[in-house]
This record gives sequence, C-alpha cells and structure tokens, in this order.
Amino acid sequence: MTTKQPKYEYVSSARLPTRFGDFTIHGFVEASGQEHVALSYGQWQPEDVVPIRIHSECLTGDALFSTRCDCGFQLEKALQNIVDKGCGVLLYLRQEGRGIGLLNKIRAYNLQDTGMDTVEANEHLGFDADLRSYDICKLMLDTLNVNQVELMTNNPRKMQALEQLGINVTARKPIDHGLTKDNKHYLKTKTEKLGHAFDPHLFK
Ligand SMILES: Nc1nc2c(ncn2[C@@H]2O[C@H](COP(=O)(O)OP(=O)(O)OP(=O)(O)O)[C@@H](O)[C@H]2O)c(=O)[nH]1
Repeated sequence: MTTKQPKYEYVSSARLPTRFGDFTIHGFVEASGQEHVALSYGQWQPEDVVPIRIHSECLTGDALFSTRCDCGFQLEKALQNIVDKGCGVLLYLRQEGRGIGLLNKIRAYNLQDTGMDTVEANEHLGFDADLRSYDICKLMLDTLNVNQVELMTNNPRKMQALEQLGINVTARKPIDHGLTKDNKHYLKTKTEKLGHAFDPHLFK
C-alpha cells in the first residue's frame, strides 16, 4: 500500500537569538523539497490575536542590504514590532522574486534597468506579475497555535489568502517602511498595478 506524502510538513524547532530578541525558529518543508521557516516570539493562547508578518524571501534586500526594494527594511521593522508588542510570528516564505526565483529576479532587474517596471519585466520574461502561494501558512500557524492574526502588510493578496485558509485576520497593520530614492518607482508600481495600500502622497 502506498501512503500519500503530505504537501507540507513541520520538521523541527530551535532557539534563535537575534539582534532584536530571542526567537524560536521552526522549519517546514514542501513535498517538492522547498524549505520555509517561521520565527516565533513570546507566548499566547489559542484564542489570542497574534501580530504576524508574512515575508517573502528577498536575498538582495533581506541579506545583501539592497535599497532597490523595501524588503530588508520591512523585515527588520517587523521583527522589531513583534518584540515591542511582546509576542508574534514572522512567516519567512522562500518564494524569492515573487515566486520567479533569484536568477529570474536578476533578469527582471536587468530589464528594469532598461526602463521596464517590475510587472512589465516579469511579463516580458513569461511570468505572471506574482506567482506566490500562501497555502503553507495554514500549517505554520496551526503548528504554532495561532488562529487569529493582526497582519503587518500593505498587500491585500496576503489578507485574502489567509482568510481563504480559515485564519481570522482582525486587522491590517501598514508597514510603510524603507522608502528610498532607489525603490520609489518600484513601490509606486506596486501601488498602481499590484494593489498595494501605500499612501499615494509618498510618491509625490
Ligand atoms: N519579480 C520581482 N520580485 C521582486 C522585485 N523586487 C522585490 N521582489 C520580490 O518581491 C517579494 C516581496 O515580498 P514581501 O516582502 O512579502 O512583500 P509584498 O508582497 O510586497 O507585501 P508587503 O511587504 O507585505 O506589503 C520578495 O519575494 C522579493 O524578492 C522585482 O523587481 N521583481
């Protein structure tokens, strides 16, 4: 008899002291082998509303200090917010480049250097503007006993995705952080074409 492999699995947890505070890191894997992590801080009861951020991998912004996007700034701000609030969760999804992967993101950046915007560049390469799935968030949040969340995001797609997975999103907390001269056009395009809830006066 063959047993069907689960689509997503929890693997293990460990202490993760950081510059912001002492987190616990939890590892998850997809049947495809793709690995993801969640960072939790503090404690809560299953009925509590927990502050969370869903963050998609951005090697250039998160680890290499790029100012082409707002990713690294948002990652730091989210971890600091969680520590300031006393508890929370960061789901770090390894879906680099809105799901197209690191090298395709570099190809897309190359096209953006010639004048395309972030959506046009994806489409020129034959990809949709955003290929991400948030389905694994359900297992991550269930594993951490989180049923209701306050979501730090400007991206309405993340709110809809969680609601569709049966997670109650009680509030959206804007995370307008990290506007630079290098990412102003990128953030404006996200607002105009991807529905991000940035205040338009930021781009004046
Ligand atoms: N294809 C592509 N991906 C990009 C570009 N700039 C940043 N990214 C990726 O965009 C994703 C940003 O993800 P998130 O930080 O979760 O942000 P978001 O979906 O904009 O939503 P919030 O920050 O929650 O409002 C990461 O996977 C980055 O690698 C780009 O120009 N092209």
